[in-house]
Amino acid sequence: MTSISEWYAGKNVLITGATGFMGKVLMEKLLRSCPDVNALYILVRPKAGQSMSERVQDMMKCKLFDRVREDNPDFHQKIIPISSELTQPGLAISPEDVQTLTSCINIVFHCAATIRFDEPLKHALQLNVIATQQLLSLAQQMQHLQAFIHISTAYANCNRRHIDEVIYPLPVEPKKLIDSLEWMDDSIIRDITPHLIGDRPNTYTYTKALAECVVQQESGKLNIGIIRPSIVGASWQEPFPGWIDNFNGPSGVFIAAGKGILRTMRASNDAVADLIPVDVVINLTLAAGWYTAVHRPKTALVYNCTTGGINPFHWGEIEHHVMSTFKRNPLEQAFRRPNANITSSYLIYQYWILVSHKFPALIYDLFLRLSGQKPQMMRIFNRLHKAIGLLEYFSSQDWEWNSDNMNMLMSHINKYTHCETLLNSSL
Ligand SMILES: CCCCCCCCCCCCCCCCCCCC(=O)SCCNC(=O)CCNC(=O)[C@H](O)C(C)(C)COP(=O)(O)OP(=O)(O)OC[C@H]1O[C@@H](n2cnc3c(N)ncnc32)[C@H](O)[C@@H]1OP(=O)(O)O
Ligand SMILES: NC(=O)C1=CN([C@@H]2O[C@H](COP(=O)(O)OP(=O)(O)OC[C@H]3O[C@@H](n4cnc5c(N)ncnc54)[C@H](OP(=O)(O)O)[C@@H]3O)[C@@H](O)[C@H]2O)C=CC1
Repeated sequence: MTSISEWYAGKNVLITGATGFMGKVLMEKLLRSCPDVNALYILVRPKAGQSMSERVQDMMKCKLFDRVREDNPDFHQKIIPISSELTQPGLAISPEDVQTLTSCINIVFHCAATIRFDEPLKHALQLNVIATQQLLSLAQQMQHLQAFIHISTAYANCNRRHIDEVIYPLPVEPKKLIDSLEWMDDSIIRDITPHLIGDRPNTYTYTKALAECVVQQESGKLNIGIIRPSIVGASWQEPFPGWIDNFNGPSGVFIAAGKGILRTMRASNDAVADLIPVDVVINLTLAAGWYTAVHRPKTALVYNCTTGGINPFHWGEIEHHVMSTFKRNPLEQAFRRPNANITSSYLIYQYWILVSHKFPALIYDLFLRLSGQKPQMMRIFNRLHKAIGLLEYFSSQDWEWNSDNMNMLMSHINKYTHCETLLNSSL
């Protein structure tokens, strides 16, 4: 049997969300560990005044690609950007590009999504569900497609305590929902959103669950794999430790605590903090692509890509490590000396918000006003409170994920393949 790296040799890979956090790490790993991959086709949109090509050129300068650049200074030749806006009909891909993709792609990795917790339902549905549906219908036309890997989230079914590696049905049929929301006024959609998302905390987890159902329903004869990572953090080892490019989830909280701004947050000391490094997730994703193409499972296999069942870590321990790290390595230009605590009590939380956040912010803003500057601290705290309010659902409770498929994949790889290079960090 060939190694994973050998399997990717000569393959044409299509990646959505390549400019995002996970997409970039996926590209880097493919280019570095599977140097004989034929080409990476990436769907990219113009953004913030930059054309598609300018964005891709900028991205390739990123430090993340240093090791790839050292090995192959011409690595950019393997990256083929395709202009696409995923919220548009037909994903706004030109007929010529559709022709190219349908004739050459061997494997699809669908990473693109809106991961914002405050996204209006219509937009989250458009990107996370309808774009997935459209990508699947494009995939159905691909003549040499061997696998379609969809990136979901371990929290798609966070309304359950125990989560198996199965696709759970939803009370509302995704297609009916898509049809109904199409003609509804934005204000009506806003009003019915809480009823639709039910016991999920936000439109993100709800639309990711809908997307899984769509993947199942529209998969036809495709070989499908669904990856459900938990909270994806900075790289553990590859291409170097500690790479991250965003303030999502806990990383923003850590920085705000290190700057001495955040002093309190609602979280349970004993709840499992299911963090997983991005390089581990990407290694599993690439292995799942290989497994799906080679073993062609009859139904879509779901991989709960989580750590709590293998190596549990708790928010209380994180608080301890984060605070001691910042005391040893203080950040520059901190607002105050870092000193943050988590609490599960609503009253204690409100007390510290008042005493440690709002009161110092008022004093500081008063000082700014008196010295002729624009007050800003209260505004910063209001945004911070909104952000931590959206995160506390996830830091205050526990989930138990069954990871049999992930373990099966790992043991299978250990047994039959020589994949030290590709999977050295995840196994
Ligand atoms: C007490 C100390 C110890 C701590 C221990 C305890 C920690 C507990 C942490 C618990 C975290 C639990 C998290 C669980 C999440 C699980 C979910 C499942 C995982 C997934 O499937 S996907 C990833 C999850 N998605 C997210 O995390 C996105 C959440 N974010 C949002 O929805 C929005 O960002 C938010 C919060 C609504 C804010 O929106 P907005 O106000 O519009 O701000 P922007 O995001 O647009 O950012 C504006 C601007 O500010 C920069 N920024 C953001 N944060 C920081 C920061 N901390 N420091 C500095 N700058 C920051 C951001 O980059 C933007 O800059 P631009 O230049 O791009 O404009
Ligand atoms: N980060 C995490 O902790 C976790 C993430 N996931 C899942 O992993 C996947 C990747 O997440 P992550 O990399 O963190 O997310 P990012 O927000 O970093 O990246 C999102 C990507 O989607 C693209 N995208 C968004 N909107 C559009 C659009 N309208 N048209 C074209 N492309 C678009 C973005 O492109 P652009 O640069 O143009 O905006 C970007 O490349 C998602 O499916 C997410 O649900 C799952 C669990 C945890």
